[in-house]
Amino acid sequence: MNELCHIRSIPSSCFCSPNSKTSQKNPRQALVKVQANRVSISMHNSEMKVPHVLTVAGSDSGGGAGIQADLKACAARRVYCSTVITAVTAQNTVGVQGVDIVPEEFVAEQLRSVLSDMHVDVVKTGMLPSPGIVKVLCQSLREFPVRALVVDPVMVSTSGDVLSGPSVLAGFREELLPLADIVTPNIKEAAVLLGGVPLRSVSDMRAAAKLIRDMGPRNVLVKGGDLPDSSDSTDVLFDGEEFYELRSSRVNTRNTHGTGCTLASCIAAELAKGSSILEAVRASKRFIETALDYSKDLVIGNGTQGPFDHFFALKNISQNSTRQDKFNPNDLLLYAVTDSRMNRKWGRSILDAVKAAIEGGATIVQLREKDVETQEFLDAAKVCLEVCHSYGVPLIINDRIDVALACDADGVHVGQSDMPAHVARTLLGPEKIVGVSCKTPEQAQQAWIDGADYIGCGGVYPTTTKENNSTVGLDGLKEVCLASKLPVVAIGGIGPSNAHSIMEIDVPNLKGVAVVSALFDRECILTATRNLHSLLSEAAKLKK
Ligand SMILES: Nc1ncnc2c1ncn2[C@@H]1O[C@H](COP(=O)(O)OP(=O)(O)OP(=O)(O)O)[C@@H](O)[C@H]1O
Ligand SMILES: Cc1ncc(CO)c(N)n1
Ligand SMILES: [Mg+2]
Repeated sequence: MNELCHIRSIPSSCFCSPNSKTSQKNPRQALVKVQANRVSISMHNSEMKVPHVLTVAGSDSGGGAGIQADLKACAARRVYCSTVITAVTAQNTVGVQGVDIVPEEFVAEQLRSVLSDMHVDVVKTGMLPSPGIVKVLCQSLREFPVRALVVDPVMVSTSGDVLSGPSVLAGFREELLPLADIVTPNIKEAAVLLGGVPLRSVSDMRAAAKLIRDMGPRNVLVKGGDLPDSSDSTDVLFDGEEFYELRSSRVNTRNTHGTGCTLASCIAAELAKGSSILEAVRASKRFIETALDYSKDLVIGNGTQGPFDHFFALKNISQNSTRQDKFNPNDLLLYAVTDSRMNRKWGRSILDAVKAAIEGGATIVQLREKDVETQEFLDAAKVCLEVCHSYGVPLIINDRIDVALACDADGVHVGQSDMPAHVARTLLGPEKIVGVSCKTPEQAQQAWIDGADYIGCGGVYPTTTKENNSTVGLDGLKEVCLASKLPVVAIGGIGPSNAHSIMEIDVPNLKGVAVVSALFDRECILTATRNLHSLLSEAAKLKK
């Protein structure tokens, strides 16, 4: 793949004369045409070109392989995926119960719809169940050339059911494979392509790769997922000159249904983004290995071959089971914020301090460890998170988004000069809690725009925990609360002697107080927290 590959030959049927109906309806196409005449296709400043894979494959009703796997794989690799469906299968984790082949004319029509309208970078093929379908596909590829073609020569499902019979072999060998940039047979498919001799070892796979390359594809990847008695999972890539043995550990799981489709789609997606074949194959193999590992214990269906989870990268967002998933503003009632200097002064570990605060009734905890080494901070965060979750209390990390991500904390709290809240939101995803320190109504408004969940307003009173921190006082706090669309927690110099004056401020979104010294700079954190909690609970009751 070189840079010039981005300049694709555009089929003339895409473009119409300036007076034609299409160009009137869609001014963007006319613009593309003018630019295409000047050799390069560039988009308007505000337009984003999305890498695009078209998959030509069968539907798997069980959702694990075929079109469904292709869509998930491309989405997981952040590539757009359009679909031409060649067959509808009735399939589950037990096997294939039925196959309904789409008539070749209608496959041709789907191909025309997509390829005449959309800029497709890479075509990936899966189940091609009839010689007629192979033929119309090859015709379309000649009419609408794309940058790369990935052929997964799907023939037999892992359950042993035939997905496309020997009648397609001639079309594969004579027409399709010579157009392919890469073909990805598993060991059984490699054997079928070569006339039936079974593959039993990596050296058989190398020999097969060489023979299949003689059929015309530029690269051959023989997949070893089904190689018997193998402790690792080795695939062999042959580019005509070099053999590459790509190894990964074999994940011990039943959930390998759809690995072949996913691997081919991933390769297509990486090629669409501009990777070389070797880079694309390596990245895709890594993706499969990680996905299988994350999904090894999934239980979907009663059969012997289950599907796996393509979106393991979203795991942090979706599997926070011990805490109620949505942020509850009432958790801000007693917000305990740790301080490493105070813990050192009293000879306590972060964990002991957090435990005591939770037992005393803290409703949310923030680790604010300004002068602790990263590794120590992360280790502490992990154990604190366990304790917090066992009590159903959210744990927030001050400032350090990396630490929050690494330990899967419930959220982060950022100041005005830390990572901007909208960046924190993007990095952490939609479900995590993002809090922002604000002193002014403008900052409160910005926090809301940035997608924060709450704001911390202060310092309300002078404090020793933060140097050079100007105070906003009760009036400033009230002003910010009135301007804020988000719930507010007051912070700065707050303790049992003044907490009631804060809770008396008559604004519904002022939810509680955040406290450092009044909890952690005390001989007994448990007692200090308990006292403050009962005072705040009373005040909150009166507020209602
Ligand atoms: N248990 C496993 N652990 C790690 N990698 C695996 C495992 N099973 C398969 N793979 C990998 O997944 C990819 C697909 O391999 P496989 O040989 O299973 O394809 P396939 O038989 O076409 O897939 P399908 O099950 O979708 O028909 C290869 O990269 C292979 O090495
Ligand atoms: C539709 C379909 N395509 C491909 C495979 C191969 O895994 C399958 N089982 N089903
Ligand atoms: Mg397999």
